[in-house]
Amino acid sequence: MSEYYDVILLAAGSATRFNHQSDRNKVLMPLKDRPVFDYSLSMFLSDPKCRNILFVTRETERPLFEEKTKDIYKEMPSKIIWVTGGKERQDSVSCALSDIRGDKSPAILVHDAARPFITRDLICRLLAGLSESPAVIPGIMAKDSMKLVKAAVVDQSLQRSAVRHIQTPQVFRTECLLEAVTRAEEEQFYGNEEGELVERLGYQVSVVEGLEQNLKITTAMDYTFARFMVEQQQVDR
Ligand SMILES: Nc1ccn([C@@H]2O[C@H](COP(=O)(O)OP(=O)(O)OP(=O)(O)O)[C@@H](O)[C@H]2O)c(=O)n1
Ligand SMILES: C[C@](O)(CO)[C@H](O)COP(=O)(O)O
Repeated sequence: MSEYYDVILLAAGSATRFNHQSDRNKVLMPLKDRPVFDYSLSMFLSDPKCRNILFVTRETERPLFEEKTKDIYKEMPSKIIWVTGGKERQDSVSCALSDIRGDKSPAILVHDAARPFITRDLICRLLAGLSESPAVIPGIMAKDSMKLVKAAVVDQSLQRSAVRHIQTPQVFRTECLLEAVTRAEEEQFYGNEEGELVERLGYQVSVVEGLEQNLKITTAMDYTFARFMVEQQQVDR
């Protein structure tokens, strides 16, 4: 469906679960020869279909991000629009949507900078899904048994084939994401991710096969694992 897209690259989190000895934002941490955030940034910078990168950071950390980006690319890439994030992830997405300049692209991606190992193929498959649905998200099968638990007691065992671990990037028709975020704000609803905001309006959200390698660096152990993956060339990039 979509020739061109904009991307909201989220990096304005506080990394509370990261709990690493370094105090640095996890997406500024090194992975081999470059910071975590550059693994996804470089993918969008080199994609001719990507028009604008709304790079969302905390205001206090902006100088660090700018400095590292300039170090890598020698000058500030013109596709980047710097955006100051909000308290919650959803607030950061909303700030980015308010900062889109000029003509909006027909499609918009939302991606966690904390997920470094995305691929061009995944982006293409997500965009292709927009011809059928206004929102397309990647998911992978669960490997463990899945149960609903209430107060430390099993409430229900779930059929494993019916659940997915949901990842980013998530892709939307731009007007649909704008509507979903605006409605959530009006109704003071906070979701875990943007697919949920679209789903609650009754729109179809399609799921395409995600990638096992597309881990989110949440804890210090995830970071150790991500470093191992890069060092052992375990990632398709
Ligand atoms: N207010 C926020 C919160 C999160 N994020 C971004 O959303 C992505 C996924 O969030 P998460 O892994 O939860 O990151 P943190 O908020 O940094 O971690 P934590 O929840 O452990 O504090 C990250 O790239 C993070 O930088 C953001 O841009 N703005
Ligand atoms: C969007 C997400 O990465 C999909 O799995 C996830 O919901 C983000 O959760 P977080 O608690 O904000 O890290």
